[in-house]
Amino acid sequence: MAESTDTTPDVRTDVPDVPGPPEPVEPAPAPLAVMADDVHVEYRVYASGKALGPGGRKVLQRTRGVRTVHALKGVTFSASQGESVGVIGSNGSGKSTLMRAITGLTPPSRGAIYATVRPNLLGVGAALLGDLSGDRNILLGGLALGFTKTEIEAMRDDIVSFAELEEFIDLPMRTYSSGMQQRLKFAIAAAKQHEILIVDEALSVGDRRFRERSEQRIRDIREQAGTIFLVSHSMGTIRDTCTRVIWLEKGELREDGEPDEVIKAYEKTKK
Ligand SMILES: Nc1ncnc2c1ncn2[C@@H]1O[C@H](COP(=O)(O)OP(=O)(O)OP(=O)(O)O)[C@@H](O)[C@H]1O
Repeated sequence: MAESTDTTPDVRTDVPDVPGPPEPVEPAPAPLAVMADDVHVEYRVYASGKALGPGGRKVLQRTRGVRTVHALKGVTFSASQGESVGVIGSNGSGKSTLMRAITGLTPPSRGAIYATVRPNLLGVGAALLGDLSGDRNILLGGLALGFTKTEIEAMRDDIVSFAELEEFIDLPMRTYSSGMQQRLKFAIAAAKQHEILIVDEALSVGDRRFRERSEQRIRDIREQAGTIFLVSHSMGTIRDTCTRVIWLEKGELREDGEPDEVIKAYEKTKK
């Protein structure tokens, strides 16, 4: 019998497909928390006295009547859950106005703000009363932020110890130093987890140790998927707490991006 000359190697056709390396999966983007769409804010104020003429003409002109200040000129951005957005810019650039617009305190004259929940503005100052004790102010500030009496009672001890005011909490608030008042305000506003929290310059007062604890508290809120906006002139605080920075100048959004890059560009203009 002749030997087979077939040299074709055995080919198995029943080998299961070997899976290749897994396709890289894009992480799902975090859900949006706040969206500002072409936001304009105009204040109408009564002017009297003298000011420089329009277009920067170096001539003082007598002004009288209603003048419009265009504080925000078409600001657009969005922020997601878990982001901590630093807001920087020169004096009068519109930072506080933007924060007030986000909370709904100052309605945009054009454009719109969308938020998943009502943002809380850390700055319960307006609700606190100097003649009342620290303790009564905790109740008042808590109610102003929308907490129930029972919720506030449960948070009370944490607030007092965070503010380190155990010895003074029964005294009228007007007897507190400005740092002590600010600590109490921060402690009230940051006592509970917020979904969207806005902190406007609250960390600029208080001593270094309190500032570090406040910054830690901000990071904790962010880690629990809250969104934070932090307005500050302290680039150190912004660098330490923010994942992104928005730079406003003369009511316009000048840059929006990585903290280091935006801060560098901002500081260049200050030299
Ligand atoms: N209630 C108001 N009525 C009229 N004009 C206002 C009012 N609040 C702010 N402005 C004007 O709007 C502009 C932006 O002010 P805003 O307070 O938002 O700036 P800012 O960036 O927070 O400043 P700062 O860093 O000094 O706190 C300024 O020209 C200011 O004069």
